[in-house]
Amino acid sequence: MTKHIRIAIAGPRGNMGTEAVKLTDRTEHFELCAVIDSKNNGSRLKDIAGMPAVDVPVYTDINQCFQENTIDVLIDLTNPETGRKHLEASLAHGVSPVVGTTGFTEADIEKLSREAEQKQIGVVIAPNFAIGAVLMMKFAKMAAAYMPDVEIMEMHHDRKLDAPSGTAIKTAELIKENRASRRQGHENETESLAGARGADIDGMKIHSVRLPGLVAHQQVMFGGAGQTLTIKHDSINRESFMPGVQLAVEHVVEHKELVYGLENIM
Ligand SMILES: NC(=O)C1=CN([C@@H]2O[C@H](COP(=O)(O)OP(=O)(O)OC[C@H]3O[C@@H](n4cnc5c(N)ncnc54)[C@H](OP(=O)(O)O)[C@@H]3O)[C@@H](O)[C@H]2O)C=CC1
Ligand SMILES: O=C(O)C1=N[C@H](C(=O)O)C[C@H](O)C1
Repeated sequence: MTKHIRIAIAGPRGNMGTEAVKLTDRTEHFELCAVIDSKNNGSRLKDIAGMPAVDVPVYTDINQCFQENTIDVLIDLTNPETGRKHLEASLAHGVSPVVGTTGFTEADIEKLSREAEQKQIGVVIAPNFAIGAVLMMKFAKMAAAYMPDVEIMEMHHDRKLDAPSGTAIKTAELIKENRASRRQGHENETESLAGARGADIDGMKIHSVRLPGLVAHQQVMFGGAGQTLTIKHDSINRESFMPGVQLAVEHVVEHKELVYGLENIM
């Protein structure tokens, strides 16, 4: 029998939060019990303009939400500062977080991993829930073993707060597992305009584009003698992330440690 899962969503009015509310509404074994919003405290979700007709309470205080409702999983789709507070509250209340919010540091993830292990609580942090994006990252890791010169170009809508994207950072981390650290480009190269060569992780370059009209896109481009290889993924809407969110929610209630990256549970 499929396990019934009681869920709270933080950031329900956002691009991702709105899709996550719809996901919980159409998924039989998911029950949305409450949402955590930056405003609208004390109202009902269905009464907020533009929200689906789902009748659950709205809280601005996550601790109050956890005190007044029995929640198995928190889906956090906010910003790093809020996400950090929400993760802390979740672990304190024994609620398993599924975190799509990006912008966490390596130190954040290591600390959370230790806490999750200590408290024996499942946590999933996934910089990208789109299955195609996870495959792009895996293929890039494979290619790096043979073509170590690589640059990452990530392109997002212009409302995005963090740069580079969580996906670009995760891609670089996966590539690092198959590529010896090396400086790329000409040894004497200079920038006449600061930032022209992009951000640097271990000698790899990351370039961030922000434009209206874009959703979430990434190209990982490898170069070798006389050839290039480009691995590309496009999310053309936020529905693309929802199968991954569902997978993470179903996983997190069955496990008692932190997982960073959907590739570890696919
Ligand atoms: N892992 C993945 O696959 C994906 C991850 N993301 C990440 O998810 C996050 C959200 O993205 P997106 O939906 O596009 O962003 P939005 O800006 O559209 O949504 C963020 C929402 O969080 C709300 N929020 C801010 N502070 C709080 C708070 N203290 N309590 C509750 N809610 C709060 C905002 O409310 P207000 O507007 O009032 O501030 C807003 O409604 C980002 O970090 C993004 O990078 C995005 C897409 C895919
Ligand atoms: O903010 C977004 O939109 C996205 N954020 C995530 C990231 O930072 O990688 C995932 C996806 O790229 C969309």
